Amino acid sequence: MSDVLTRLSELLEQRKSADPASSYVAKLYAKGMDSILKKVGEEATETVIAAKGGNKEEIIYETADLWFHTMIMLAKADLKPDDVLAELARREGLSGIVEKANRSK
Ligand SMILES: N=c1c2ncn([C@@H]3O[C@H](COP(=O)(O)OP(=O)(O)OP(=O)(O)O)[C@@H](O)[C@H]3O)c2ncn1[C@@H]1O[C@H](COP(=O)(O)O)[C@@H](O)[C@H]1O
Repeated sequence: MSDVLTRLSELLEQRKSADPASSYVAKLYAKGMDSILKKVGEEATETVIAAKGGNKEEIIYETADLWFHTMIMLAKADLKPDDVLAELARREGLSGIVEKANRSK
């Protein structure tokens, strides 16, 4: 995992005991999973709009917002980016077409 994801993941764990008055992440944790998921949905939509627009800077900015809020969702669910990376590693080399065909067997 990249250093920035590792550092951010560790910070998100620390924010679980932080004061919501001084931390955006702690404030979002305090609002609960539904509010976190609402942000993930909003940022996903903004990423789609940015990608449709084709401006590279906007796509990067909105994708960073989406990844950030998705990492808060994972932390709230007591999961880590490494858990997702392990799933991607498990899928490595397995064609999506083959995997889908195997589902119905
Ligand atoms: N990477 C981020 C990051 N990306 C986006 N954001 C915030 O996420 C929010 C995104 O919301 P929107 O763009 O929808 O703007 P908004 O309308 O103001 O948001 P809402 O009022 O709807 O929540 C903004 O407040 C951004 O500042 C982030 N806030 C924090 N981080 C990282 O998280 C760390 C901990 O942050 P705190 O917990 O606030 O100290 C920071 O040091 C950073 O490394």
